[in-house]
Amino acid sequence: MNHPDDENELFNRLEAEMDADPAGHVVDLDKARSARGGSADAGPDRSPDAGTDSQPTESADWDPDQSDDSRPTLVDRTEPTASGPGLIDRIKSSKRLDVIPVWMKSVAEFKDAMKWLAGHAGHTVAFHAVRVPMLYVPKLIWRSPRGLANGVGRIGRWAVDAEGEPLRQAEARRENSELYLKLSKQRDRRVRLRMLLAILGALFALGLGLFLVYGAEPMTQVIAATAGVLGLGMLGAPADAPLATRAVIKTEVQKLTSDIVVKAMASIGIGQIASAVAKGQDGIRFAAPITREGPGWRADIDLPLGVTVADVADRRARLASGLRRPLGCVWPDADPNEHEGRLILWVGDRDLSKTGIVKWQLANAKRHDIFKRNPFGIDPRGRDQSVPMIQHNALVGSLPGQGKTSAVRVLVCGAALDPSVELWLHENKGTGDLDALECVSHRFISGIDDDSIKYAADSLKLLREEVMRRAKAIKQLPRDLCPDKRITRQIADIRSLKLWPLVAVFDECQNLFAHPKYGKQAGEDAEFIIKLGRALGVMLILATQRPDKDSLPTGISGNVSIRFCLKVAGQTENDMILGTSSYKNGVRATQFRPEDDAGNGILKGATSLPVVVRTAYLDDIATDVIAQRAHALRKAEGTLSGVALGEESQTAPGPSYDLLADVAAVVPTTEERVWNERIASRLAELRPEVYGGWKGENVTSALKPHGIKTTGIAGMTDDGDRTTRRGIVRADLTKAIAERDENRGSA
Ligand SMILES: Nc1ncnc2c1ncn2[C@@H]1O[C@H](COP(=O)(O)OP(=O)(O)OP(=O)(O)O)[C@@H](O)[C@H]1O
Repeated sequence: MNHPDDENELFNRLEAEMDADPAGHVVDLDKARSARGGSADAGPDRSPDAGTDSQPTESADWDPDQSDDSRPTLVDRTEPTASGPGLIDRIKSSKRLDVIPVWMKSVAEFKDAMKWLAGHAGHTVAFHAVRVPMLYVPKLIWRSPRGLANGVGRIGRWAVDAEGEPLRQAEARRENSELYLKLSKQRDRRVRLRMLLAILGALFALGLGLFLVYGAEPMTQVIAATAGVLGLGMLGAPADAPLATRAVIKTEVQKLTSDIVVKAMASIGIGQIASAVAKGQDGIRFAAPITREGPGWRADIDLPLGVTVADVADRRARLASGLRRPLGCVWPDADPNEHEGRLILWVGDRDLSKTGIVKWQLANAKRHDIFKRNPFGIDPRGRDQSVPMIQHNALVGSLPGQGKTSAVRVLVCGAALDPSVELWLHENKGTGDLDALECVSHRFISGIDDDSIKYAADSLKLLREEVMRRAKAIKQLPRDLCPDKRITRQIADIRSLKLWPLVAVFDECQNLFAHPKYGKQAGEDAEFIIKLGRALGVMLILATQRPDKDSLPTGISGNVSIRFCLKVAGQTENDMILGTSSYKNGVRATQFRPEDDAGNGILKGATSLPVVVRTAYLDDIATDVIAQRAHALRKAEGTLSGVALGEESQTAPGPSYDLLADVAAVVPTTEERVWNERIASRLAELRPEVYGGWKGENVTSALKPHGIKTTGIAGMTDDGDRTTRRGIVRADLTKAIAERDENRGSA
C-alpha cells in the first residue's frame, strides 16, 4: 500500500507534467524568467532586483539543459505535507493540566489562607469593637439633632411632593399646559394622601412618645431612647463623613494583564520583541492565560526565536521598571519541562524581602530523617523549597551579614533532629552562632584563634581517616545489604558498623583555609572528603564570607553539589559559590540588595534549575529549642557522643579494624561452634579500644550484615553446666571471609 505522501507527490508531478507544454514548443526564455521571478515560490532570491538584466539572479542564469542535480536543493516543500509527530503522538505528548489546582491540594497553603482570613476578620472586629464606645456612639449622639432635622425635612418634602416640583416647573417653562395640568392634578392627589398619612404618623409618634415617657418600663425607655438617638444620629451623617473608618487599607495591586506584560517586555531592550511591538505585533506569545499563583500572577510566555530566559533574567531590573513593580516582586523563571525560550514570569503582590520571617517547617517536628530532604525556605512564588542532605555537600557564601549562618543553622537543625547523625560543628568566627547546638555535637569549636583553627583542621584530618575507614567497611558489606556501595538508611541504623551519617560544618571556613599554617592541608583534606565522603555518609557544609581562591580552594568550590549564594559583590564571588559560568548564564546573586535581601539567595543543585529562595529563619532562641529537643531524642536513643557527653575531643585518627579477621583471630579453627558472648569477651581483650564493652548481642548484629547467622549452640559454661546459647558456626565465618575476599578481587 502506498503512503499518502507518496501519492501526493505522484499527483503533484503528474499535474506539473500536464501543465507543461506538451508539444515541446520553443520557450520564450524572457517570459519564462519574468514569470518565475514573479512567482511566490520562485526561488531563494526574492530581492527587488531579482530578474533584472543588470543583476542576474540564479533563476535567470538557470540553463534549462542543466540536470536537476545541479539546481539548489529546496529543503522546504512547497506543498503542505504531513510533518512532525502524528496525531496520537501529539496527544500523548500534550501536557495535562491539573484537575484540581495545586493550591487547593496544598494543606499548607490552605492553612495559611485560613489563618490569614481568621487574622484579618479578628483584626477588623477588634478595631471596630474598640471604637464603638469611644468614637462611634459619641459621634451618633452628636449627630442626632441634625438627624432629627433631616428626618422632619425629608417627611415634609415628601408630604408636599417636592421631588415632582422640578418636572412641573420644566413643563411650565415649555408652556406644555396639558402635561402641566396633568402633573398638577397628580400632585394635588398625592399631597392630599401624603398629608393625611403624615398627620396620622405624627399622631402615632406623639402617642408612642407619650407612652414611652409616662407609661413604659424604664428598660424599654432606655432601649427606645438609645435606638432613637442612634437612628437619628445615622440620619444625621454627612454624605462625605461615614461613621466607621476602615480597619485595613488595601494596598491595591494592579492585575497583571497581557498588555502590561507585552509593553514591559518591549521595554527591556531585546531587539526582536521591541521591533515586533513597533510593528504592532506582540513580539511574545502567551502559552497559557495569565493566572493567579500563590500571592501573585503567573504568565507563561514563549519568547521570540533565539531569545532565552537568561536574556530576560539579565534585564530583571528593567522588566520591573516596565511592569511598574518593585524589583523584589518580579521573578522571571525558566520552565524545566519546556524549551529554553519558555519564560514563566511571576509577579508577586509584594516584595520577597517584605515577606517577613519564614517559619521553618520542622520547627515543631519531633524528629527528622536525614535521608529525606531538609526543608530550607520558600521561593518567590511561595512554594516550599528543600535541600537533599545525604550524599551531598553544601557551600554557602555571601557578603557579611546576609544570612549565611541562618542558612547553615537550618541545615544543621534538620540533621540534629535525626538522632543517628553525628555532628561535628566548627564556627571559626568566634561569635557563638552555633553554640546552641553544642549539646548535640560530637566535636565542637567556636573561635578564631590558632587553637580553634587547629581544632577544625584536626577535624578534617580525622574525617579523612574516617572516610578511608568507611570506604573499607562499605566494601566488606554483603552485596544484598549494600548493592550501590553507598550508605542507606538500613546500613546507617546498624550501629555496630559505625556507618551512620556524619555532618561536619565549617562556618566562616575562609579563616581555616587561608590560615598560613593549617590552611593548605585543611584544603586538601576537605577536597578529599568532598570527593569521596558523599557516598560514605560524610557530608561537609561550608560557609564563607570571602569566596576567593585563597580562602576557598578551587578543588572544593568545583566539587560541591549544593550551592547557596546570598548577596555577593561581583562575578568572581558569584561563580566561586554557584559554579563556573553561572554569572554568564544569568544565575546572579549580585542582583540582591545588601541588608534588604538578607536571607534571599540562589539555591543551585537542590532542584533541576537554580531557584531563588528565602531561607527559613531560626534565631538563637528557636535554635536552642530545637537543639534541646534533638538532645532529648539522642539521649533516649543512646546516640549522644563526644562533646555532647562532655568527653575530651579526639585529636588523633581513630583505630581501624577488620571485624571478620578479628573474629577469625579469636576463634581457633579447632572450635567449630562458639557462643557469641565468648567471641565478645575475646574481642574486647584483643582490641579494647574498639570492642570494649561488647556483649553477645553486639557480635550478633555486627556479623549479621556479613551473612553470618546466629543459632542456638550447645556448650558448657565456665562453671561446667551444659546449656544452649546464641553462637555461630566457624565454617560460616570462613565462608563469609572467602566470599568477601573474592568480591574484593573482582571489584
Ligand atoms: N532568612 C532570613 N530571614 C529574615 N532575616 C534574615 C534571614 N537570614 C538572615 N537574616 C537577617 O540577617 C542578619 C544576619 O544574618 P546572619 O548572621 O545569618 O548573616 P551572616 O551572613 O552569617 O553574617 P556574618 O557573615 O557576619 O556571619 C540576621 O540577624 C537577620 O536579621
